[in-house]
Amino acid sequence: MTRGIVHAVTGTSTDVGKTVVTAAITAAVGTIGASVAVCKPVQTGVSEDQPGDLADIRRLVGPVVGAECARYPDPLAPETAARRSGMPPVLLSDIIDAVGELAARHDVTLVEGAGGVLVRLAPDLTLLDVSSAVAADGIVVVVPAGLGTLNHAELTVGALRAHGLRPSGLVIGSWPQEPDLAMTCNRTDLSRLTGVPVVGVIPTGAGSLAPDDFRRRAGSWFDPHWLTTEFAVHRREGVPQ
Ligand SMILES: Nc1ncnc2c1ncn2[C@@H]1O[C@H](COP(=O)(O)OP(=O)(O)OP(=O)(O)O)[C@@H](O)[C@H]1O
Ligand SMILES: C[C@H](N)[C@H](N)CCCCCC(=O)O
Ligand SMILES: [Mg+2]
Repeated sequence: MTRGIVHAVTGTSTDVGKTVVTAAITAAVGTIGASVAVCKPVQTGVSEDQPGDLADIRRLVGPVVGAECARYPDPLAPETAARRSGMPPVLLSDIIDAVGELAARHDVTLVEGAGGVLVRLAPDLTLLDVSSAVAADGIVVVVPAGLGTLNHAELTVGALRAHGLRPSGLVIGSWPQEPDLAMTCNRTDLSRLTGVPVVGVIPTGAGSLAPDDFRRRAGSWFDPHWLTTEFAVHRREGVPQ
């Protein structure tokens, strides 16, 4: 069966805005006419009945088809949280199945990791392994705007490339109204030093917008050429709409 394209969404660390960026790409790609699903392979830091990242995405975007393969209550790296909970770690085969099922029915499937790219999702499993196993077409890297981001961005992009993965773009997760000197310089230095273009800049406060505003504005936060190149022209023949 022909599948849609799959992009992983990683970041230089936790709390850099991966979920907000995933929601923004979901909304922006939706406005160019492609169907989007989201997989969060492992969710930590919430109990069974609490909203996780998929719920945050639905709060911002509206109904989105999603899959979560495992969740653990402690707000820790998944491997650690699983061990402390006494529950089994997530299985790569479950993640592959979940992503495969979503990608069979949607033009685009986004896979949001937990924390940065080397965080252990299970004892011997990172988002690098997941991205290779699902043959991700590209990896979106979410980065902070400020001082320190150059080093973390280069380390993350280097790890992706060393694993044979393609970073498809950098997205600044939270851009303030009054950027400081480092932020202003980083806008150009991030691309120059990593060799990966900055393809999106999410304004600070975006995560608190009402859904209508979020959906309406999301497309303007991304390079339109990137959106269409990565997510529209690759629409697969035969993927049911
Ligand atoms: N552009 C933004 N505007 C407003 N709030 C934001 C923005 N980006 C991120 N945040 C807030 O920062 C916090 C961390 O963002 P987010 O949850 O997207 O991080 P994450 O990288 O997905 O972390 P995790 O590793 O836990 O998945 C959240 O409270 C979120 O609402
Ligand atoms: C609980 C948190 N919000 C994330 N989901 C998990 C982040 C793990 C980070 C581990 C680390 O890099 O030290
Ligand atoms: Mg998140």
